[in-house]
Amino acid sequence: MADKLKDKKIIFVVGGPGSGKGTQCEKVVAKYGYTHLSSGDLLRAEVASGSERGKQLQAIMQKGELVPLDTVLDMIKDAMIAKADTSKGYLIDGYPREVKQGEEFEKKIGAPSLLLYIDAKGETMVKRLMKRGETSGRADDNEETIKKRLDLYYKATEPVIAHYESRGIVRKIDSEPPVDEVFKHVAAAIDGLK
Ligand SMILES: Nc1ccn([C@@H]2O[C@H](COP(=O)(O)OP(=O)(O)OP(=O)(O)O)[C@@H](O)[C@H]2O)c(=O)n1
Ligand SMILES: Nc1nc2c(ncn2[C@@H]2O[C@H](COP(=O)(O)OP(=O)(O)O)[C@@H](O)[C@H]2O)c(=O)[nH]1
Ligand SMILES: [Mg+2]
Repeated sequence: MADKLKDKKIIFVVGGPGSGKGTQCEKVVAKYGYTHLSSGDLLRAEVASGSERGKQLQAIMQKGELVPLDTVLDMIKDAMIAKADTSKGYLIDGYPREVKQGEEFEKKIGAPSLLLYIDAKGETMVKRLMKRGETSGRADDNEETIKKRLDLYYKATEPVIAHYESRGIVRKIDSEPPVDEVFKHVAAAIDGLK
């Protein structure tokens, strides 16, 4: 029941691949007790399960393309409902990837109170992802797929930020400084919510 999700705080965490979304979300969980849902992690869990659907997802992700909207949205919604009894709010990490994803989310679940825009330079993101690729085991942390993910980010995801800017809920966070420095600004944005 989506009713369970009424009146829960929702924060969209948007930024390019390797910008530091996941890193900052972990720190928000530790300080504020929000529930962190990374759409990419949910998809990777489905791939790891070895299901038929997971096999199709893997092929799409390996190419750095977007998984069909309904697939990701259903996974996020199910995960939100599963945590609803204990959760005070949700960090939706890596979603929406395109304006349409945001619109469908709002129809089926609810409106975000805040959009954290985690911003790093393209070259920084590539550097971080290549480094992460040394240990992450992720099939998409390789030079070719990183380039595609970045291109798609600029084309499809950056317009998401402009879309929410007119509502006054976007907080742009410079993610070039060290993690703890970045987190001070993230925390200030969340403190401003109440
Ligand atoms: N809403 C989403 C989220 C993820 N994906 C797919 O899952 C891949 C990995 O997503 P994610 O982990 O969010 O990747 P990035 O943001 O690129 O990287 P990071 O883990 O570094 O955040 C994407 O490239 C894409 O193929 C998708 O299609 N739709
Ligand atoms: N120097 C620096 N590195 C960071 C920062 N945030 C994340 N990283 C590193 O960059 C990589 C990608 O971060 P991650 O949180 O997975 O990014 P995401 O792709 O946006 O979820 C990881 O290896 C992090 O250790 C930061 O603020 N400063
Ligand atoms: Mg991530």
